[in-house]
Amino acid sequence: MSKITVVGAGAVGATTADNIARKELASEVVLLDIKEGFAEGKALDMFQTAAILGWDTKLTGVTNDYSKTANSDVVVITSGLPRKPGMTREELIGVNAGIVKSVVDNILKYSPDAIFVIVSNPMDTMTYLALKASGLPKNRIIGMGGALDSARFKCYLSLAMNVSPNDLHGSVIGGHGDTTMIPLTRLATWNGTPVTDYLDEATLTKVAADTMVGGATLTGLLGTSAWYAPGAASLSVVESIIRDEKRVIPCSVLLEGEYGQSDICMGVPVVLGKTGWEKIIDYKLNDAEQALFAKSADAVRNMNNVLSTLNL
Ligand SMILES: NC(=O)C1=CN([C@@H]2O[C@H](COP(=O)(O)OP(=O)(O)OC[C@H]3O[C@@H](n4cnc5c(N)ncnc54)[C@H](O)[C@@H]3O)[C@@H](O)[C@H]2O)C=CC1
Ligand SMILES: O=C([O-])CC(=O)C(=O)O
Repeated sequence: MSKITVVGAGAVGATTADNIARKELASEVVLLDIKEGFAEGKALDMFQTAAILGWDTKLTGVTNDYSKTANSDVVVITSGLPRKPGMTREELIGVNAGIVKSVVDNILKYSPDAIFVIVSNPMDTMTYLALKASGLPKNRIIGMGGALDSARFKCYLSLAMNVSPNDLHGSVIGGHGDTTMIPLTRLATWNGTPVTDYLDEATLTKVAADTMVGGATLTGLLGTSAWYAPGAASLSVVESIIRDEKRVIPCSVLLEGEYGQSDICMGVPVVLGKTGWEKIIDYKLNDAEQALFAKSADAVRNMNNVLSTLNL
């Protein structure tokens, strides 16, 4: 059985760890936070649901003690500031880059073979930073954003069509930003039939627009960013890796010519299995979609360029 570490015991990290523990994905889950006693408290509270909900996963909370994370198979990084209403994810780079870099360095000391799932924002740039800082093979660095954005896309499609989200397929690729996401409405299907058969152009445009600002909408409602869907989306990525499910999930990974881009991490559909991301699927974008992808890449690259101005 496997060991999974979740760094950051805040809203997203705790929800992710809780989901992983309940599903008994690993024999051991470690939750780590820098705030004294916080991860210990969250882990104990969660473990007290075990006898009620019927799960049995060894769950440990630790304050910044990386020795307890040793030999993790998968590490999920959620540490860092969330945005407040009115902010963009990109504004978090100054604080979060330093946090993500130090966490990656610390994890590698004890888990040199781990696969990393990066959640902290701005996620595409934090994924790129984790890749560069770790020097790990590209397949072991995976940014989580597309799993969440695609779930939101299906949520808004299901509301517009009044159908079950479980009968919908749809992907959001590109950057994980309010203006950089690309919901692929042309390729979305309901039980194998195109959603474009059921929704008019104006409704599809609104579904796509709502999806793109899905995180901002929740931040406005909650006063901080979301956690239930982010925690579930993180679980889905970890589950496909740990169980070698080979699911196709849009994730932020290093592109080396795929989708016309290089030296950048961005959301594309990948096959996830026990070695990390195993393959990029080519959705054969049309010219308009390809142009959106190139524009999205420009914005992500601008953010990546900020990294060199920071004292990391
Ligand atoms: N990629 C995605 O789809 C999503 C990304 N996010 C991002 O995830 C991050 C976390 O969000 P929340 O959990 O809501 O925030 P939160 O504030 O509830 O939790 C963050 C936790 O990180 C901890 N932390 C800070 N520095 C640390 C360090 N050096 N080592 C270990 N722990 C440290 C804090 O003590 C805090 O408990 C944010 O950057 C947010 O923008 C949130 C939702 C979705
Ligand atoms: O909106 C945010 O800042 C958090 C996030 O990435 C999301 O929920 O999509």
